Amino acid sequence: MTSKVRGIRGAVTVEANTAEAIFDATRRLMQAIVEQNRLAADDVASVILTMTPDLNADFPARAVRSLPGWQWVPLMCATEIAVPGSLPRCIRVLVHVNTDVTQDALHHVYLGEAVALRPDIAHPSPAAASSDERGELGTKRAAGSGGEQAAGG
Ligand SMILES: C=C(O[C@@H]1C=C(C(=O)O)C=C[C@H]1O)C(=O)O
Repeated sequence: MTSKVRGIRGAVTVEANTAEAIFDATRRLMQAIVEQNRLAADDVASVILTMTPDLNADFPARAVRSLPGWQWVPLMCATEIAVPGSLPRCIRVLVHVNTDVTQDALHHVYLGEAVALRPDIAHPSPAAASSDERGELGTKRAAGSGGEQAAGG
């Protein structure tokens, strides 16, 4: 099978605009993405992170760089579009990976209130969730999802 660059999405919400909350949530999200997609840092081309404008206490990239072996992965942080009524306090990631896996087999991970972003394709996966998120973890598949957004970006 030919190896291609593909994108893996993720999102998580935090309770407060603090450096600790941003770090912990981003790290938890990234760990879930790594585990569910069996990622090796060397296969990761880059990561784009966004935060909603109500979050600015720290750069979420710090948490990605803290993962073992991820210190050389190019990272970029940006502000998400402030669409009126959209989900607050949300951190999003787009991980570019070199992979042999087909697009429909990638696991896109939505944690906490971010599950509401894509209820059409999110389904519980309690084994991979932290205790406060059991039953709320959402995993979505990229292909054939329809891509409609029910809760607003
Ligand atoms: C729905 C989301 O939020 C926003 C909307 C997106 C979309 O419509 O595909 C993608 C990223 C965000 O800008 C999401 O993060 O999945």
